[in-house]
Amino acid sequence: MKTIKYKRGADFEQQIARPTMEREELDRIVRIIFDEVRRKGDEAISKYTYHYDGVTVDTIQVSQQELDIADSLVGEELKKAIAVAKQNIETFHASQAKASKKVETVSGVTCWERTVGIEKVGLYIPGGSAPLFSSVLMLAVPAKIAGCKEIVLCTPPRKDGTIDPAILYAAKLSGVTKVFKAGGIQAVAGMTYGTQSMPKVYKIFGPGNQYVTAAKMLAFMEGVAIDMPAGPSEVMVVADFTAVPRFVASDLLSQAEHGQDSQVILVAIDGLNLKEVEKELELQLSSLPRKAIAEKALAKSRIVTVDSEIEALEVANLYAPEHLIVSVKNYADFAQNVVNAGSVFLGNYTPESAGDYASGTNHTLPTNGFARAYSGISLDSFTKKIFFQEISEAGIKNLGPTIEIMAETEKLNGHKNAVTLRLEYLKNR
Ligand SMILES: NC(=O)c1ccc[n+]([C@@H]2O[C@H](COP(=O)([O-])OP(=O)(O)OC[C@H]3O[C@@H](n4cnc5c(N)ncnc54)[C@H](O)[C@@H]3O)[C@@H](O)[C@H]2O)c1
Ligand SMILES: N[C@H](CO)Cc1c[nH]c[nH+]1
Ligand SMILES: [Zn+2]
Repeated sequence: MKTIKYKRGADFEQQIARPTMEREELDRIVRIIFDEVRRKGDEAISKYTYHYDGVTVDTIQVSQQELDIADSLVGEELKKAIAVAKQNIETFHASQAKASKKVETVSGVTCWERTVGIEKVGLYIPGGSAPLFSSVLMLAVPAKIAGCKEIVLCTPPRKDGTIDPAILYAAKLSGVTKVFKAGGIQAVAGMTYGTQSMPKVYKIFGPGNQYVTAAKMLAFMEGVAIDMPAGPSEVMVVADFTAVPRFVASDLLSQAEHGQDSQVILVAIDGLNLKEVEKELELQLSSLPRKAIAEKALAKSRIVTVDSEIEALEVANLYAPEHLIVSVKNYADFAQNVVNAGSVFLGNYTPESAGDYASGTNHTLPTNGFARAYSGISLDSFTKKIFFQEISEAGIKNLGPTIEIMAETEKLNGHKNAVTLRLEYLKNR
């Protein structure tokens, strides 16, 4: 990892820029595939699955039999772990539900809202280089709590045309209604337009590589809502003299191993034993099965040295990381001032992996600086709110004149009349 010294300004921002693909080329490919899936449906999905995943899939929908077989292929120990994770994710997301109450804004004018689950949702589960069954729990559990009726899941098939049993097991356990062997752009296009076998959905969720993220952007332009741009994983670790170099290195590697387009940043506050962190990075990297991927990610990653916690905070808020690990003495104070981050992990004993799998918070988070304006997935992401109001005779008398003058000033006399006619009726009754 290249080391740079923090210095406020555009030059520094350039030095920590994320490795991203040429947007024009990405969009071109996405448009071609979307167009073909819109016209030809399942046939086009199979064509691109063969092209990008190198596998022939005749029937893209996973059968009930395949789901049942998956059940028997997952070991008891993993099933227990999935049950613990699911329970914690349920507990956290259920706690996000808020009761709505009726409010009388003016005497006789009552307003309230009702939260409703989005009827049809599509979940994208990455499967290119790692079968992320944990993402199934992260998406399907809140979808179910929210009351979504149709929960469609797409994930790329393996080389033998099957889907990882842990993904299917988690899907069945969490209430997914239909599973499809489709990945990348073609899967997102299928959920956008609907095909012979795949339902069109109202909102698409889930992380993925740059192709998936670009496809979700086009889905949005085609009228389907999306959760957020959740692209290649990232982590920023802010560490001072209290941080354990071994832990710091392991946290950086945990996200570097996701993909070669991932980026990890260490913000080293004066006093951190940087030499030891670098030694540990090398040591731990050498035994990782995904060493080659992590190495490529590390080549685009950075160590930023800063002189103080204040500077570290500036860097964190500027970069807006998907994950921020704060391993400094006064981590609670530091955390208070974080304004741009997807998910924050505090202290020496809170690895980012905890949030990825089992602590309960959601791991589908905004990347690429989108944490400046977007939140990670929550129960709210799967719901919408419908507003209601009821105005009594007294209420329209109280509020009517306010509406009349506003409508008249906007030169919208039709609006004004809708009030005036009622007021006159009440007066002449
Ligand atoms: N931000 C988050 O919340 C979050 C969570 C989990 C994972 N992730 C990220 O998700 C990503 C998963 O990526 P992945 O690649 O392993 O799986 P993926 O499922 O996202 O992508 C695989 C698909 O990409 C398509 N593809 C591959 N090469 C292509 C090309 N040249 N042109 C067009 N399409 C192509 C194929 O259809 C393939 O099925 C990683 O970058 C990981 O960091 C992010
Ligand atoms: N770190 C990923 C989100 O960026 C989520 C994940 C799934 N499995 C392991 N990690
Ligand atoms: Zn991860």
